[in-house]
Amino acid sequence: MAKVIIATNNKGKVKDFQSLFTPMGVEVTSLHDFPEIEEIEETGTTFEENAILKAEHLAKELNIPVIADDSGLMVDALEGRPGVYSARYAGLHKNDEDNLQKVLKELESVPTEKRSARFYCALALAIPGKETITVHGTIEGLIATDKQGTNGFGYDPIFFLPELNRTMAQLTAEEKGSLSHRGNAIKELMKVIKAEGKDFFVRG
Ligand SMILES: O=c1[nH]c(=O)c2ncn([C@@H]3O[C@H](COP(=O)(O)OP(=O)(O)OP(=O)(O)O)[C@@H](O)[C@H]3O)c2[nH]1
Ligand SMILES: [Mg+2]
Repeated sequence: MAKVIIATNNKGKVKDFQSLFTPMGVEVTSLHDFPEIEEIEETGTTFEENAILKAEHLAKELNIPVIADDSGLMVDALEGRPGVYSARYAGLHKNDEDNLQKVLKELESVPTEKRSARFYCALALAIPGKETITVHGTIEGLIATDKQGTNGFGYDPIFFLPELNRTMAQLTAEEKGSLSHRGNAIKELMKVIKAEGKDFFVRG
């Protein structure tokens, strides 16, 4: 069976990738399957830099093609925060709930029309001996005033999609995959690797 290796420890991302790759008959492997690999510090100041760091680190260790995802929420009223710090917005040892509560609190007095935000996902594909490819995908939305829905992860329960009248956490995995920043970035990566005659699947 073909496999794709994603350099992530985030179970929510793994689920998102599975919903995109499983229908193609491709198995998703993540850092959870390589407990011996040391985590790399995300020292970049952009999503792209961090995605490259994570992908190249694991590709070098395993000597096979690896994809990494660096992503986050950018809120206009917060000048783009939490941005690259989305995973640790409320502090290093805080969790998804603390992070989204911090955003809700900071937007407490901000009216609906000023609650615009987007998710950004940078993907890096590192292939040993080749130049690393980066692509990105986004999705626009509004930050809700409270949580709704239980699917997805992270800030999904407060990321409202006006056209669907639902938050991202109220979408099925397939719906999220078809329109999310991560889904859009994967589509872009597929286009680029096709055009460049490259591949990220590991077979056998
Ligand atoms: O509601 C959300 N729906 C999403 O679809 C989504 N994608 C990213 N995020 C947020 O951005 C951080 C990424 O930070 P990040 O790229 O460093 O990942 P991470 O540290 O969680 O795992 P890893 O891949 O680095 O191992 C995550 O933790 C989340 O807070 C999302 N929130
Ligand atoms: Mg991270």
